Amino acid sequence: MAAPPALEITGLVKRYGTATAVDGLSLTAARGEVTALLGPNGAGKTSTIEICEGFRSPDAGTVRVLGLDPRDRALKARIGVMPQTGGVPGTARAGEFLRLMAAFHRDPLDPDALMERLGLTAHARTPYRRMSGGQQQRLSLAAALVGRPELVFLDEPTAGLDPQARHATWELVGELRAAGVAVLLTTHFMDEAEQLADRVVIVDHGRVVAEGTPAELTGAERQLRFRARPGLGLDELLSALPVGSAAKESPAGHYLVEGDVRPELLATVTAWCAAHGVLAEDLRIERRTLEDVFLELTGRELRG
Ligand SMILES: Nc1ncnc2c1ncn2[C@@H]1O[C@H](COP(=O)(O)OP(=O)(O)OP(=O)(O)O)[C@@H](O)[C@H]1O
Repeated sequence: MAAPPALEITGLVKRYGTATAVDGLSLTAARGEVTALLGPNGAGKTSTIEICEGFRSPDAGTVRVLGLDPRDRALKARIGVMPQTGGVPGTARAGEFLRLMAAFHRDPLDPDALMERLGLTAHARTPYRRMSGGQQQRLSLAAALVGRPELVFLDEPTAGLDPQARHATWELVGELRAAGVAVLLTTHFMDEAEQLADRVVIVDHGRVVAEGTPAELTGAERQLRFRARPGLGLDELLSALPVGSAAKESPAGHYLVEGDVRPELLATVTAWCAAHGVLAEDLRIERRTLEDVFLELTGRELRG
């Protein structure tokens, strides 16, 4: 029989009092893939992850982690958890803590090598509460990985990290994936999702509003952008563009033309600019980004 998916969530509901944080969410995460959960603040990502980790109970729906109930004790040794904050006692020294975590597992990674990879060697004797936010985060990532888990949950693993630590984290996640580990991560960084994720799941108001590979979500569509003086009337331009095109100014002085971006459309725009004495600065044709898709679907910036 084929191994069950790393994670299978069906119709998950979580309420806090009268507020519904997760509202019928379904998703599947495959082994050997990185799945990124994207969503505005309060979309229900952490609640979902904490249910999968067995820390919270759902009000409805089913969750299967490596084919088991999230509260099954057999999972402890098979999953890795990096919470958004905490998870390490304040007085624990980094090196000792990681060695202790390693001792719980049958075939752990070498704790010293892992600390070296994450730039923690110099802080091995520092108690957790005296470490900087970024160091604490890296220790909590190391603790999630030291047992060679089959599935890891990373809740905003690179929030607040400097670029070097971010890249070290990305590299580690890439290696986990190559080793067949399933990774479920939440992030507020689009570049992180685009770089790391095989599949992106966009969540809003506790539901999945879109999912697919980054390429599927952004599609083949192109758009044309330029900067010019604010307040140009766009009606005349719109009437010259092919049916189905759109043109808007947002924010002031930044213009966006969407539609079937062909050479003819570019010629129409530049001809209109010439006729109106407009020098289109930074004129460029680009593909939609995940950020654009996210904004369209949720009406909000990712880093709200
Ligand atoms: N223990 C709790 N008691 C009451 N309400 C809660 C609790 N935990 C979360 N919530 C609420 O549930 C909703 C979803 O929160 P959750 O933390 O799951 O969202 P999130 O997508 O992870 O957000 P963020 O990106 O800000 O971390 C929010 O409105 C939050 O205020």
